[in-house]
Amino acid sequence: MASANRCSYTFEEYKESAEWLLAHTDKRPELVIICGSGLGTLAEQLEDKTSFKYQDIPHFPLSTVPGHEGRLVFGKLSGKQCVCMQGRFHFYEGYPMSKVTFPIRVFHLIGVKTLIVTNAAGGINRSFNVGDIMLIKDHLNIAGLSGQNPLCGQNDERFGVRFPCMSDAYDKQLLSLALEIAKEMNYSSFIHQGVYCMLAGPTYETIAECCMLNTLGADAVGMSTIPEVIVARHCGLRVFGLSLITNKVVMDYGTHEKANHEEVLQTCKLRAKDLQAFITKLVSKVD
Ligand SMILES: O=P(O)(O)O[C@@H]1C[C@H](O)[C@@H](CO)O1
Ligand SMILES: Nc1nc2[nH]cnc2c(=O)[nH]1
Repeated sequence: MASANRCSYTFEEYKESAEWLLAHTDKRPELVIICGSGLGTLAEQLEDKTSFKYQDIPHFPLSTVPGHEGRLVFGKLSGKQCVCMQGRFHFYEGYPMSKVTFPIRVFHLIGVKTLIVTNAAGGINRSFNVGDIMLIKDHLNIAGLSGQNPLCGQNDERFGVRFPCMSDAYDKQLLSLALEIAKEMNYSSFIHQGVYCMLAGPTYETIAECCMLNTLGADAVGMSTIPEVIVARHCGLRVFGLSLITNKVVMDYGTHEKANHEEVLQTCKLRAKDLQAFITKLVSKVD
């Protein structure tokens, strides 16, 4: 386990990838948006786009999950230069945490200052409905608690400190800005704040696991985001995260409902426009 989890990229490899991007576009984004499962259509909103397939970028892993295109899209959103990851890498795809988080350090090296991260997640909080949006105020890193933290291994001080703080992982200013925007847009009835919990996946949770996560204080559960957030905070990026609640997790032995990826993608389709409008507004107000 330790060897799969070591930092398997050298500083020079991150740099090669960054330099390749800087040489292939004159766009210099300050903001990156990671599009979760089924949420990649956000990238289509960018103006004056330049796209790169992951397979063409040195050292980039490949997306293998339906709903994840596998492209970096550079362009303007709300007049700001952004880059969108249309497809991300998950630990359950068999990638070590260093691969899952590889792009984050590349973004840091090309000058990105802010990360907006999105995901599809199962709702644990009983007051959440399918299609609601949860602004992430904190996380429960279950994969990390069981030894799969992306910062395990030798620390490279050029990126950050050995023991980074995570009590301020999600930027409070961006969170309150998002809450203001939710009010302005009349979205408050379906926007909440909460704690996101990451499990390794790819299995969805058992009923007992969902009950346990509920007891632990998780409001939503997914299979991504936290490794990216940790590596982003380590190298000093500001982070804003949100989950689209694509299904309600099953916490009752009397039901026949079952989590499935088709429902996840279907909910994303239904909410894609609202989510895009929300993020577009947020980006317009990020300083
Ligand atoms: O990339 P995200 O976290 O949005 O994807 C979620 C977690 C799994 O990859 C998938 C399960 O349906 O959706
Ligand atoms: N682990 C997990 N990931 C999800 N992604 C979307 N829905 C779910 C869910 O119910 N559980």
